[in-house]
Amino acid sequence: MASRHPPHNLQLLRTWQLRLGHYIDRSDRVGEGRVGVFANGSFIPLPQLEGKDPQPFPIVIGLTSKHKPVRYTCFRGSRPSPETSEAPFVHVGPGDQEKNIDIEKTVFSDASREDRDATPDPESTTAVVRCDADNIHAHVDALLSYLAFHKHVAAVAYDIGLDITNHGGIWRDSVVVVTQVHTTDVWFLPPADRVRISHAPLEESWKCGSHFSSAPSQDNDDVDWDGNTECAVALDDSASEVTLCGDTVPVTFGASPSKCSELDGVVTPDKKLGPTQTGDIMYSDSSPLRPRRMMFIHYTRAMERQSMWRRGSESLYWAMDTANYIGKAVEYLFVKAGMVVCGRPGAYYFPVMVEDDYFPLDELLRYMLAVATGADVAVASTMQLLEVFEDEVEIPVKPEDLRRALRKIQPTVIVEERQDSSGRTRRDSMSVSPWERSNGRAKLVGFPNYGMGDFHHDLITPAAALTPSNSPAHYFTMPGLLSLPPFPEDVPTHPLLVIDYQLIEKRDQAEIDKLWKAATELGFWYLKNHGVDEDVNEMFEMGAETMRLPLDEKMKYEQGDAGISFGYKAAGANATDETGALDTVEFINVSKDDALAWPGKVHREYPSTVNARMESTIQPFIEKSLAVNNALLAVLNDKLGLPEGALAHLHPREEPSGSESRCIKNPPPQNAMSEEQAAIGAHTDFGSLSFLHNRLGGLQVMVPGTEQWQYIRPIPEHAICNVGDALTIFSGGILRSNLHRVVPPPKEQSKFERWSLVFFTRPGYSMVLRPLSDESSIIAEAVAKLPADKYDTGSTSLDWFTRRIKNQRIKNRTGPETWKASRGTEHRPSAA
Ligand SMILES: O=C(O)CCC(=O)C(=O)O
Ligand SMILES: [Fe+2]
Repeated sequence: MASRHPPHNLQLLRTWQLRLGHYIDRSDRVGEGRVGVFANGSFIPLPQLEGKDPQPFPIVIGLTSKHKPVRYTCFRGSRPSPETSEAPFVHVGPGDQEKNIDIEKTVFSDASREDRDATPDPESTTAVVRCDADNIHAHVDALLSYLAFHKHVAAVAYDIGLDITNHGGIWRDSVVVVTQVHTTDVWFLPPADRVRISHAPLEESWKCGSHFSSAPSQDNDDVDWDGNTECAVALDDSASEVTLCGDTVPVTFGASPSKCSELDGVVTPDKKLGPTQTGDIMYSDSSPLRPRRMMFIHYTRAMERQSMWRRGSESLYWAMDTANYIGKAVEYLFVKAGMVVCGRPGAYYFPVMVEDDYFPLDELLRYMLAVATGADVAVASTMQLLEVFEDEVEIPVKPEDLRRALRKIQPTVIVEERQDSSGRTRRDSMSVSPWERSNGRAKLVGFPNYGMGDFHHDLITPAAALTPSNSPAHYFTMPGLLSLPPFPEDVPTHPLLVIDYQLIEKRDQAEIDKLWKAATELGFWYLKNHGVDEDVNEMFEMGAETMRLPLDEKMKYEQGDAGISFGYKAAGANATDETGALDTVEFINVSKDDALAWPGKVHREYPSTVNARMESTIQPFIEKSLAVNNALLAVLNDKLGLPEGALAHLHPREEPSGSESRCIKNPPPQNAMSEEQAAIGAHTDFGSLSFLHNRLGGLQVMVPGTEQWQYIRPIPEHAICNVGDALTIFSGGILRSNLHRVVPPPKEQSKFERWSLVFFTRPGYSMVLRPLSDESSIIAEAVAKLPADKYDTGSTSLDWFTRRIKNQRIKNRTGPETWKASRGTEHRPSAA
């Protein structure tokens, strides 16, 4: 496999350029005033930082004249649709400032031409690069490479106060500007008090530096792609400047490894550790950039290793990889901050096959190394990992270990197909590897790796493909961590009363009256101050982890057609109307009984992703949701004039019930689905109370007294609560179980995956659904006004629940009657 891959330098270069392309794709969402990050070749939009940093910094992409930083709002431009041949523009920098940048003749004219032999593009004499979609990556790559080569990257990093050049930097603890791997940038490190570069003599062994790769200007004619260069530099650590290709720049070195007390435990070439028999490992606990113990793997090319060491070139490698390490360290900080960290450049290039599926090898190796050594994060440059692989250096990884690791990280390859401008179908792939570490919170999440020509097609198994989508939203599956477009102002919504849970807990009479009004008139309300938001985010993570499992795996836990709700429900398994239209949501339901009995079992087994979070995530969420719903039930109980605890007795904690949590994923609609295309068809909820958490719009209620659907606007930190059938029945119709449905989110929001989370409180299985007239005169009076037996269902909670679920299942459908048989209080099946 190895021989089929391009040389590393090109791989790195292209990986980076492709990521940059992705950044451009997203640039419309990353406007001025936001912060963008390239970390180790990946891009992380960081609108998350907004609000945390009083002065969010404009995006800086390492482009500047040497001493005059230019702050680019961003690269603007977009891919044209495959149908149009219209070329997008890539504006490189705003206004006059960009003219300070000499980018003449630095841009490739043809993406298929690689590296130094590319013909300069005559059009590039202006600062506007015009290119078509296929060339876009190469153009921008060329441009940045040029600038990097001319040290603009280092300069801007320096000028804006970054103390780490090349891959990343932290400025005022928030801004990270990261550019392409460029070993030369390590030279420019200013006196480092944050990161100590242990030693960086750059000697004639540049010749071995395959890393030295990206300088597509005429200035680097003397660098060839075997990494040989005529501008060899001889330096020792007393040198203060270095000359490369005619440019002289100052250099600052730290101490050499042997003297460097900061780098405790640097492992010398002889010392071997853990499973990395062929590698050399350095530990450091002390750098502030490594707030926790991290493991640095330093591989050297097996063939060259010995001679390299003999020639004292360890430092060269250290310098070369420092960029990568720093990139990882920066990523790690973001992980720690709970943000999504993306990228494993090269992950795509070396998928490894395990049990008929392909996985990014380097990801896996890092993971395994971390596990094996007990480190939080394994940090190893992809390049070095790839070299290890390519040279077939033995890595003592046993298949069982691999499988175990795979089970933990659940890597998934998502393949997307698109047409390139020549009409060929290309398959872009995305690796997704949630990387759960010992602290159980931070994770590394993979990032799209664009396919490159035909090369990888045979490496991607169709089985590994999940829902293909061209939507950028597809790249992000970490709800809660993202900045999503707000609900559009110009879309009508139905207002809900806002209930303050804290006041309800204090039995504030005005608040109770408001709740009563909401529960009786519409049956929906917002609930604030419920204290469950963090748990909700974690539940979404659990949901995302679960949905990323291969479909085969999820199907092992499917609900089935017998009317049981617990487990996984695949998209399209339910009808959404009487014509048998299919739903588009997939979800994972976890029974309250199973969660509370864990590791015991009441109803069924769940996917590994659920089990893994049963104690840490699901139990706390369910407990808190139960507490909220029980408090609301107690208030409604009193308002209904029921004896104390009457409703509580219908929902005993110990009796098995249909109570469950449900995490729902709805993909962005394909091909302009109609607004009416329901993701979840019109329904009333089956149980007593639903406690719902929405990020995007899409939920609609049928406004009472009308035939009109109206959106409910999601409000941050406001749950949406509603009454279900059981409470309507118990209350003789006083409490309203209102019809609702889910449609694609409106406008801008429709481009995103929609995630929602519900906890349903449902009566114990044995409870008979009938009005509690004999326990409350209020209910008795209400029932007296109704047609006889209106709510005497004669059904237990279990029957009611089973009937409704079973008849929704498309496999059980015989005709419109099946849909009718699935209906709740709004359509009595017997009356239908
Ligand atoms: O996703 C939503 O907003 C609502 C979901 C829902 O109504 C349900 O699952 O019963
Ligand atoms: Fe619902």
